[in-house]
Amino acid sequence: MSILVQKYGGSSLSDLERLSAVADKVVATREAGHDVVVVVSAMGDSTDELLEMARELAGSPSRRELDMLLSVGERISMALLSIAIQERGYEAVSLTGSQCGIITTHNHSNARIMDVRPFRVQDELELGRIVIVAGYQGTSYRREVTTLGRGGSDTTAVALAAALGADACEIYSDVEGVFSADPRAVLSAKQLLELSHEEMLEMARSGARVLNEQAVEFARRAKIALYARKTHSPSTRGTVVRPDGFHERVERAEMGQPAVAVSHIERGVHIQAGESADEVIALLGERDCVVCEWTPEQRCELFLDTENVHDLEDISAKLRALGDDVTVERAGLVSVVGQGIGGQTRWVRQGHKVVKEAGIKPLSLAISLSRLSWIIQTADVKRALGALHDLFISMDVKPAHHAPSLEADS
Ligand SMILES: Nc1ncnc2c1ncn2[C@@H]1O[C@H](COP(=O)(O)OP(=O)(O)O)[C@@H](O)[C@H]1O
Ligand SMILES: N[C@@H](CC(=O)OP(=O)(O)O)C(=O)O
Repeated sequence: MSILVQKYGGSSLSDLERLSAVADKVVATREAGHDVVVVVSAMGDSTDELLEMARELAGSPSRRELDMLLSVGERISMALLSIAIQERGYEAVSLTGSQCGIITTHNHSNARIMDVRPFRVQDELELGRIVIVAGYQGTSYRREVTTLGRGGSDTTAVALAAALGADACEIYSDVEGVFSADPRAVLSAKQLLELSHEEMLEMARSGARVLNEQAVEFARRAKIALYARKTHSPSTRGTVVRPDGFHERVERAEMGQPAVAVSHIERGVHIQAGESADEVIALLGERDCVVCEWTPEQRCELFLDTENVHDLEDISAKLRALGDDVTVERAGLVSVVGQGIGGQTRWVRQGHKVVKEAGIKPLSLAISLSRLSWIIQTADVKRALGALHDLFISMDVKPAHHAPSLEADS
């Protein structure tokens, strides 16, 4: 039998009724002739609720204890889903990340998967059972419970799919697939049917949380196709992310339109330093930052997404203590993603112009080959996102010779 890995996010499991509907879907997949491994997230907003409880007790709670706490959310869902499936007359077994052999780095609250030893999962499949796995967690090489960063259940699913040699990995959430912007923030966002792993990786890095960055990176390396679909929807179309999935975009790029999507991060900090630049870079060593500038010993400017930073008070205090030249302020990030977009200054000038025309004063701009990212005030994020989507995505693409050219930008 072919192995299929399915992941159901917190929005698909927010109450027992939805969880029961997921149980029906899993059973139907089994009936269709697959060996099924199901990865689950914590129910609804329960991870946020657990985090809130810890924050009521401490400003910068210990990252180890937070991992112990947050990993519980997924364990509740796995056991309940297994019970619901057993009640339907099928054999099911729930397993924690540790039982599935998910070995991670020791970086609490944002660990990376180093190895997967899925022997127990394989044994259970051999016995004909449906395997339900608690996502978002593993065990470090020092035998500590770790979590994989917000949205990390996607990573569990893809890592297991790769280790088991699964045919495909399906990620179910509350949206029909991947859109050209977060459909909650930009109403005119369009569903994208196909994306390459590289495109999705840039989108995920810049805030498109519908698929997790580490998960896409795994899928890219293992050449696994990812299907993003809506759980409680009759449509099975969704979005496929696969190695050569960008035909539509090649055509658009040829017509002079290189962007595939815009994305945003609302909660982050903008960090600047003068002569303490190198100390700041060293202190932020293990954190994933967008580096706008680093001139060693002279200046640095970065953006740190704070979604997985649970000790922000602590880290801000340590940064400020490095010297009076260090500033840390809350900020957001808006990005335009597209292969080659950072390689031509005309796109940068056009983007910068619409951001300013929207009445926004950007704090900084980071340019890479596949992404343009503006650091701006949090309150301006949605407005900038809409303006950049109008410019780069909603514009009617026509052949270059009679297109409303983005080049004519003055
Ligand atoms: N480009 C995008 N396309 C689709 N959804 C996006 C995008 N960017 C952000 N999102 C958000 O991702 C959410 C789905 O991810 P998530 O909240 O992690 O779901 P789940 O809890 O089901 O895993 C959507 O509700 C949507 O608001
Ligand atoms: N429960 C964790 C992990 C996760 O992957 O969640 P979701 O699949 O609901 O985004 C979180 O809230 O971050």
